[in-house]
Amino acid sequence: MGRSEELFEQAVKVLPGGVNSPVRAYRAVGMAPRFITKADGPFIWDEDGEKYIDYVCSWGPMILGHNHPVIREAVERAVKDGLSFGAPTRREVEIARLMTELVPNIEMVRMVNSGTEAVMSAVRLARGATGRDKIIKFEGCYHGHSDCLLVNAGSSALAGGHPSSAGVPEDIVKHTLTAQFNDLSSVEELLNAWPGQIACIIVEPVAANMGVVNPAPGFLEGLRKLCDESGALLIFDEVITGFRLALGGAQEYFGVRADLVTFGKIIGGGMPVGAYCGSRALMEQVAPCGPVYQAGTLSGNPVAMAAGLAQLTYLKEHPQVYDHIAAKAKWLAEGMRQAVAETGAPVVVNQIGSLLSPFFTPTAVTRFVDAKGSDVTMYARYFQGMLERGVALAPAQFEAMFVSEAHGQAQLEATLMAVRATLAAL
Ligand SMILES: Cc1ncc(COP(=O)(O)O)c(C=O)c1O
Ligand SMILES: N[C@H](C=O)CCC(=O)O
Repeated sequence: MGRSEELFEQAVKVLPGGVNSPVRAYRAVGMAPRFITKADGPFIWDEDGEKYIDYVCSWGPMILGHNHPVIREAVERAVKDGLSFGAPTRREVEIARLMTELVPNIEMVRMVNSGTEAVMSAVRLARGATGRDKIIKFEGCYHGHSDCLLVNAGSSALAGGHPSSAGVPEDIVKHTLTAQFNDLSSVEELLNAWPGQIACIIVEPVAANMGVVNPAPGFLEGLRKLCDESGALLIFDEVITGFRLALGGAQEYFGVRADLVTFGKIIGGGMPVGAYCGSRALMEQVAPCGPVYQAGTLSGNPVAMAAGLAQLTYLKEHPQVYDHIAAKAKWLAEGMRQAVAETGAPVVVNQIGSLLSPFFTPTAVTRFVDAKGSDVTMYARYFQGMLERGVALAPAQFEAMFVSEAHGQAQLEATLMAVRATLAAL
């Protein structure tokens, strides 16, 4: 038994499922998780000293790769001044100014501690600002684990068989309406059924928690139009896409305006951070300016702000990162498709920017129902084969692969060799 297995045996006695976030338990791939000791550039190392090329990248924050010196040094400097003050600091102003400069259509930012908190607060703000209760989300999109959004959710909730969680009162869930991603008519039906009652439509502009599914041409534009007509606010949940698809996120990439935008992951540089953002008029509805209450003991934490500010500043000063990571992901996706053609494996590969996913199904994946049709047992075997060959993928089908600036040609080629060998052995 390796050290990871030994640790896991101890972990399950004191942590539910042995982990602090369900997907990490590797249940969807039928094995004990690797316990990680360190990470650097494109690599992670486990307790047994095994080294892997990492495409989880902490689920997205590590766009520059692990342990980037610019971020590490910013954190080291910040730590010397103290860990938390519960008072405003200069870096909170600097990062908010930078975000409003880089992201279209946002004038103000409220920092929180996770993507979940960001989305939960944005929905509260949408309800407070519109005076309406109902919200529309999309089946298979994941927006964190707040009560009103744990309905037909994606990611690990889907992989673990609990897309709608126990413990969420029916009285809350009745306000969450579910539409189909890439299907505007399903949204129109809900808007017509509940006229004047929808506070917001919340969407992952690229669905990345059912595997990666690109928005169909006109889908996001259609949502914008439906929101304008119905008075609902459009929320782009950019916890994954923010500062990843482009410096200005999905709004810039697709040229579609959202009313509220949520961020997480990249804006914290690896520290626990989230943010919700929008126009001054909307954001000044938030306490202490307005009646929508939201607060946080550790919000805007100085160390987290230092990490996020360093990462966003680096990205602003090196915008070529976006071309690099998108080109690498495209190269990988094309190579994977070629390997699929050579081996005859029933796999399709979706890719956009630096996000990609293989689905174990022979037909195109453009909707949730297609993604759900993927053979998860085959994915599990693929995952195991890749791990044995030194490549760490998301331990569940309904997740994304993240490519970082640190992934070099040698790692990409090694990954494709592993893909070929693994697919051939399936
Ligand atoms: C699109 C999206 N929104 C929200 C969240 C929730 O973020 P967090 O896990 O930081 O709470 C996640 C990831 O977990 C996500 O992918
Ligand atoms: N898909 C999730 C975030 O994007 C995975 C992270 C988690 O749930 O721990």
